[in-house]
Amino acid sequence: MKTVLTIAGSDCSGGAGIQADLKTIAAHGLYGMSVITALTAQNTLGVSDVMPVPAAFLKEQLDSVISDIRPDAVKIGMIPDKEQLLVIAAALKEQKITQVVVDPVMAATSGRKLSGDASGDFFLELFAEAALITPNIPEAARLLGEEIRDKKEVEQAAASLAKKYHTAVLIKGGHADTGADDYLFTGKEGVWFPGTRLDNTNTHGTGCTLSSAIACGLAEGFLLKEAVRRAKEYLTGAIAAGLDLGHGNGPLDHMYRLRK
Ligand SMILES: Nc1ncnc2c1ncn2[C@@H]1O[C@H](COP(=O)(O)OP(=O)(O)OP(=O)(O)O)[C@@H](O)[C@H]1O
Ligand SMILES: Cc1ncc(COP(=O)(O)O)c(N)n1
Repeated sequence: MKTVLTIAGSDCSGGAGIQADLKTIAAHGLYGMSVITALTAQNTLGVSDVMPVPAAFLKEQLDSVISDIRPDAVKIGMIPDKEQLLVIAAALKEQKITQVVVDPVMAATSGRKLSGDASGDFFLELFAEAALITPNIPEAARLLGEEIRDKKEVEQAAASLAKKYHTAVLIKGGHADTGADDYLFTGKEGVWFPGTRLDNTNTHGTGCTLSSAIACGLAEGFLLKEAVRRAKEYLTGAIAAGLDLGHGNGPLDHMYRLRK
C-alpha cells in the first residue's frame, strides 16, 4: 500500500489540518501518517488558540515515522515557527524525500495567524525541498510582495514564484472574484484547472484537502498535472456533496465517494 505523511496542525473540529488530510488520504485508499506541528482550539466559527509543538518533539515524531514507514509522498501545512520549519526541511533533505507538497498556510479563513511571519523568506528552506507549493491568491501576493488582480497576473505570479523558489507552483483561485480556477506552472508549462464556484459557504479546509489529495496522486505515481487534475475533482465533489455541520464555515464531506 502507498503511504502519505501529513505534517500539519491539528484541527479539533475535524475540518482542516491533520484531520482533513487523514480523511482525504483514507478516501483515496492510501495509508496515512501524521506529524503534528501544533494543537489548535478551533471550530467552524474560528480559531481560539494555538499551542505549537516544540521543535525537538516534532523531530522525534518525524524520525519515528520516517525511519519505520517511509512515506511515498508528504503534504505540509501549518508551521508555527522557523525552528520547526528547519527541522522538517533538514529531515526531508537527509531522507531524500522528493514527493513533497507544501501548502503555505499563513492564516485561517477566519483571520487567525497560523504560520510563521508569512514573509517570502520564512518558507525558503522548505520550498527548496518541495515538488509543488500551493499558495492561494493572497498568499502568492504576500510571498512576492505584489498585488495579483487578474488571471494574467496569476500566471505571472506563478512563473515568478517558480523561478524564485525553483519549484512547481499551483495558485488556487478560491479567493478570486469569480469562478474557482486554479493555475499550475510546472516550471516548463502553465495550465489552468477551471472550476465552477459552488454556492456553498462550507469550505473549511479546502486548501488542506486539495494539497493532501495532490500528495495522494503523487504517491500513486501520477505525474504532477494529472495529480492536480484528480485532486481538484475530488475536492469539488467533497464541496458539492453539501455537508452542513456547525454554525459557521463548515467542513467538507470526505466520504461522498463511498456513498455512491
Ligand atoms: N466555493 C467554491 N467552489 C468550488 N471550489 C472552491 C470554492 N472555494 C474554494 N474552492 C477551491 O478550493 C481550493 C482551495 O482554494 P482556496 O483559494 O480557497 O485555498 P485556501 O484559501 O488555501 O483554502 P482554505 O480555505 O482551506 O484556507 C481550490 O481548488 C479552489 O478553487
Ligand atoms: C490546523 C489548521 N490548518 C490549516 C487551516 C486552514 O484552513 P482554513 O483556511 O479553511 O481555516 C486551519 N484552519 N487549521
